[in-house]
Amino acid sequence: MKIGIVGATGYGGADLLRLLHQHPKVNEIILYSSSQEGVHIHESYPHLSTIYEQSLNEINVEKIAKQVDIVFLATPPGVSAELSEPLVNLGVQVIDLSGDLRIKDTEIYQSWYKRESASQSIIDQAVYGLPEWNKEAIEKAKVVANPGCYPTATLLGLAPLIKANLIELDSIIVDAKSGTSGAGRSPSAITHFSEMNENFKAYQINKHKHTPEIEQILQQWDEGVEVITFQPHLVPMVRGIMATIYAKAKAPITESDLRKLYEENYQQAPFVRVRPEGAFPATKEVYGSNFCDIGVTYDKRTGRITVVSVIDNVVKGASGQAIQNLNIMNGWEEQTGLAFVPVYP
Ligand SMILES: NC(=O)C1=CN([C@@H]2O[C@H](COP(=O)(O)OP(=O)(O)OC[C@H]3O[C@@H](n4cnc5c(N)ncnc54)[C@H](OP(=O)(O)O)[C@@H]3O)[C@@H](O)[C@H]2O)C=CC1
Ligand SMILES: CC(=O)N[C@@H](CCC(=O)OP(=O)(O)O)C(=O)O
Repeated sequence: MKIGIVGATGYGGADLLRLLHQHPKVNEIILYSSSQEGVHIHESYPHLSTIYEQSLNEINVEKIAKQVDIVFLATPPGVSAELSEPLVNLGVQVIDLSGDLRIKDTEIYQSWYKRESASQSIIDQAVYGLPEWNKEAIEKAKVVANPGCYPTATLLGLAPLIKANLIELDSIIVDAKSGTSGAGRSPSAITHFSEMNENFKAYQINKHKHTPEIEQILQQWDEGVEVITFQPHLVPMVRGIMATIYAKAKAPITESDLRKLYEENYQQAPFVRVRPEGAFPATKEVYGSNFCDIGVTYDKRTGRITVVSVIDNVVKGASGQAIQNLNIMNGWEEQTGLAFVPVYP
């Protein structure tokens, strides 16, 4: 299969290259850039030297459609809104890593992203690419909206509780922390070293664009969900997200029943690992991998359930999940090219 990557000079695109290198079904990768046409990828990313040294091509939809079977759009919001529909119309499969196609209601998209949305027709065609809960739809999809990094950790952590109707739906609080690679390669005032090192910062308080994405999926699972509190923080590390999720239980539950619930829900999910009773995951334990590790407990004193869910934001939060979707869309084994051990320490 021939793969195209638009935005290969970004972190998500570079990580796609890293993972696709060991993918047995991929025989050619063509890279596209809006700003560095003619530049060789290893000039921008020397760690790719001798492995990938091809030059970056201009972004031209007709040419892309002739050259590749499937395109990953690892680009900022707004780009997929323009490119995905013509690509799909020309018969190319699209996996979009941005938020452009995730939110079905265009008014909600516009109010949180502060920009025009993609067309309703391409949004309607886009399938939300959370494989653990949407595999059948992904199998038939021509265009996949790869979930956001925070929503991936949050939704995998919350799903078993929502689906089993165990929690008060107005009590959900998601306290999330991310490494700085989540903000992409371009430096910014909050991510440069002096601002971020030895610092811990809450940002986008009550305004983060992943709030409506999480709410939309929770509402699909239980229409009683209205709003949640979602709060992201930036921590001084490069990769990793931890979502610590709190919700009031409808009734007391034992630790072993809680754990059994998670184990049963994720029995068929090769990338979700549920920790033993009393154990909770740390971000380093999934570093560089496509795993989402989850620990869960019930506090008899407060009647609250706490879920700790960790992912590598660049892999399960972007590139790895995108390849998981590629595999499912093409009828390949879900773990193809992704069955490797996290980097530790
Ligand atoms: N980093 C992460 O952990 C995650 C990222 N995402 C999402 O994935 C997408 C990519 O993120 P990330 O790789 O981190 O971002 P980066 O900022 O690192 O890279 C984005 C790339 O997009 C390209 N680009 C910028 N403007 C345009 C344009 N107008 N047209 C076409 N291409 C453009 C640039 O490449 P060039 O100049 O060569 O065209 C750039 O290298 C974003 O939507 C992000 O929100 C999602 C989950 C996690
Ligand atoms: C640390 C950091 O800045 N993280 C990014 C997450 C980016 C992301 O996943 O955004 P998309 O929804 O566009 O894919 C943020 O909070 O915006």
